[in-house]
Amino acid sequence: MKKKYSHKKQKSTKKQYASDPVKAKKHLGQHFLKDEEVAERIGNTLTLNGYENVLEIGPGTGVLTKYILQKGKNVIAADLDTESIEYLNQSFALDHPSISTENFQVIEADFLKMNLEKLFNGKAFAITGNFPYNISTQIVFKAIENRDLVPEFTGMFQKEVAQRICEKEGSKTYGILSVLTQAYYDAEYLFTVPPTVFNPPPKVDSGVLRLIRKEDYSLPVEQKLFFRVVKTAFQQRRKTLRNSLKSFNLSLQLKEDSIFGQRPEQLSVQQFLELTQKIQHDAVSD
Ligand SMILES: C[S@@+](CC[C@H](N)C(=O)[O-])C[C@H]1O[C@@H](n2cnc3c(N)ncnc32)[C@H](O)[C@@H]1O
Repeated sequence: MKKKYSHKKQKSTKKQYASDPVKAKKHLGQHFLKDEEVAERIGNTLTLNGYENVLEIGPGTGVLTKYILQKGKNVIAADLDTESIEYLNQSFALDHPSISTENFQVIEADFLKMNLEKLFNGKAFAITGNFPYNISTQIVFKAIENRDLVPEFTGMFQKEVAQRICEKEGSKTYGILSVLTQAYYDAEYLFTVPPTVFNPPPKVDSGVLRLIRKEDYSLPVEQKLFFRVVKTAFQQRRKTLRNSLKSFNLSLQLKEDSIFGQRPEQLSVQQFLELTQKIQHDAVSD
C-alpha cells in the first residue's frame, strides 16, 4: 500500500519536472517557483526607497525576475547555472514579450565570489531572490559585510532560517544570525510559503523576509571584536557569558559586572553591543 503511494507521487513530480525550460539541479539548490501569485508577492517585498538598482541572486528561469523588472529599476540577475543563463539570454524575453528587458543584465556568476563594488559602479542596490538554501546563511553574511552598498535585502529562505534571522532575544532560535543581522538591519518576517508551489518541491516550508538597513548602522564597536564576542558566546549558549567568554581574558572587575551572569540568548542586540564595548574598554585599560 505504502509503496504504491510513493511510486505515484514520484511519477507526478517527474511529469512536472519535464515541463520546465531548465532541468532542476539538486547540487545548485534549484527548486523553481511555480506560483505566479507568490512570485509577485516576493517581487513586491522590495520597497526600493531611494535607489535604482537591484541584484537578483539565482534567477533560474526568471519567474521572480519578471516582477522585479516591472519596478522599472536597473536589474542584474546572477546565476551559477549555465542552462538558466542561456534560457534567460535566449528565450526569456521571447516568452514574456510584455516585459521590458531594457535595463536588465544577466550574468553567470557565483554570488559568493562576486565583487559587489563593481556591480553598479559602486552605487547602492537591493538584493533579492529565492535563494539556494544550501548557501543562504553565507548570502546573508556577505550582504552584512557589504552593508555600505546594500540598503535593502528581501527574499526567500528555508522557513527556519528566515525566522532565526528575525528572532528576538529570549527564544531558543535566537542566535548568531539574529544578532549580527539585526545589529545593522531591521528584520521583518513576512510570510510562509509551502513546498507545493515549487518544482521539484523542497522537503521544508520556506519563509520570506525583508531587511532594511538601519539609518545609523555604523556601530560604536570594533566589528571584528563584536563578531567574535557574539560567535563565542553562542558556541556555548547554555553557559553564562562569564564562562563562555573566558578566552577574552577579562579583568576581575569586569567579570563582576552583572551582564556576565546572563546567557547569550537573554541579551538583546543592544546589550551585545554594550557587552562588546565593555570588553573593548577592558582591553584598552588593561
Ligand atoms: C531556489 S532556486 C530559485 C530559482 C528561481 N529564482 C525561482 O524562484 O524559481 C535557486 C537558484 O540559485 C542559483 N544558485 C545556486 N547557487 C548559486 C550561487 N552561488 N550564485 C548564484 N546563483 C546560485 C541556482 O542555480 C538556482 O537557479
